[in-house]
Amino acid sequence: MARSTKPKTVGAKAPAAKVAKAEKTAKAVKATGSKATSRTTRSVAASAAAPAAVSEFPGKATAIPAGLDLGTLRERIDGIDRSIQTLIAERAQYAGQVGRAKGKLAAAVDYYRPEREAQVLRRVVDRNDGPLGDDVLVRLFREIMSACLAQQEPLKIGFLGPEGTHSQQAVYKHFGHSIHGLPLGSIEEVFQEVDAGNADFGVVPVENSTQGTIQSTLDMFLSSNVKICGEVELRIHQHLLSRSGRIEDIERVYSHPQSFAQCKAWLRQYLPKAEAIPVASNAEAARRARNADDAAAIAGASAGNVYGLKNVAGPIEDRPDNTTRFLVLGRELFTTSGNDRTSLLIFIKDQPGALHHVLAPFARHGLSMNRIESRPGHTGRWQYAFFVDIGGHVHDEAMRRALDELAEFAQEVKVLGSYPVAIA
Ligand SMILES: O=C(O)C(=O)C[C@]1(C(=O)O)C=C[C@@H](O)C=C1
Repeated sequence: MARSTKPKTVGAKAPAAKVAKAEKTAKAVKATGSKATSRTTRSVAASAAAPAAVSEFPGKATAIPAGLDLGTLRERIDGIDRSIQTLIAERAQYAGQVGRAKGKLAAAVDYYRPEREAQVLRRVVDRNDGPLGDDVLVRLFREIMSACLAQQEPLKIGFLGPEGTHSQQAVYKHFGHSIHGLPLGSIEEVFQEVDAGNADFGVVPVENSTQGTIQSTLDMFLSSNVKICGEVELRIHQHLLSRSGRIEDIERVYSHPQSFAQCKAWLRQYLPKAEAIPVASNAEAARRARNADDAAAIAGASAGNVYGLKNVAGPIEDRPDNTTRFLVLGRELFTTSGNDRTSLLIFIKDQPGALHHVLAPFARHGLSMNRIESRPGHTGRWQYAFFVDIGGHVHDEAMRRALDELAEFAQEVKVLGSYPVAIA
């Protein structure tokens, strides 16, 4: 089912977004009386004298003068780099103290706070006036937080391997690079390793904007106890990769069935005679393609780098907005971030009005439903499980009431997780 998403800016700020931000800033300035013209560099200098409260960093950069010569420009950049580095070091010290303030905890996983990270990143997006895009700034701040957290110990994150899969890209997008990645053989194994405590968290694909739901992921929730504690949206670009880089050599193409489906029209047009061989992951496809001249893989560009393949063509996905949503799996429910989604698994008997009874309590309490999907419940004949995503957190009053009312009609309601809505 389609999900409503806010249009995203990639790489640079869109003019419309800028206008909205400018209006917001103007309002904020009016409200606080603070000067929008304060310079970032000046604030930094002030912070060296006395440790600054957050409000002393208005986060507004002024336009730099035009026409400076190369030497002066580089001098300015060197000065800014020094300031950035000092502040990152200071931030890391504060984050270390936050870690100690949480008390003596057993492991890195206990220091991780997805709701706090989401709040930090939303503020980064709110403050952003360009010229860099929201996605770029979010990536940079993710990396800073990732490095700060890894001071305790890097998180262990399981994903569908081998190296180079889109799942690995989703791991980096959500947790940054200061983690210990665990490439695993299957989505089932990711669930198992998280459940057993061998991985702190896991990342699994759940739906693709072109191909729809990944049923095997949803079905795992029927029997697993893991909790959903985050979501990641990743734009998926597929490439045709081979050892020689020549399309005329290709007689066989390896890929994951989902990726074949995303590139169906392209394959029909450019490689109608090639044999399509489905494998467990795109990176596995790349691994196989590196052993033969007449074989190619459909995979992400990073798989090409990992396995030393040349780009034959790409991006080759049929739809330009091809996006996959991944779920972050953990073992506990985290507290609210202020903009959350709740995933529920509702078991219900196949009887007249069943669907209405599932939907009505949420509508009554003003909660929006982003997604509903029914699957055979595996609990008995003609019994169904509904996977439902609702806006809000289980700790919210409205959600609690809706769940109480739902309990009267449902055989069982399993809260799969309440987690921050994906950011940039
Ligand atoms: O605020 C915290 O609880 C922290 O541990 C600090 C911090 C950060 O670097 O901002 C680091 C890791 C957590 O996952 C969240 C935030």
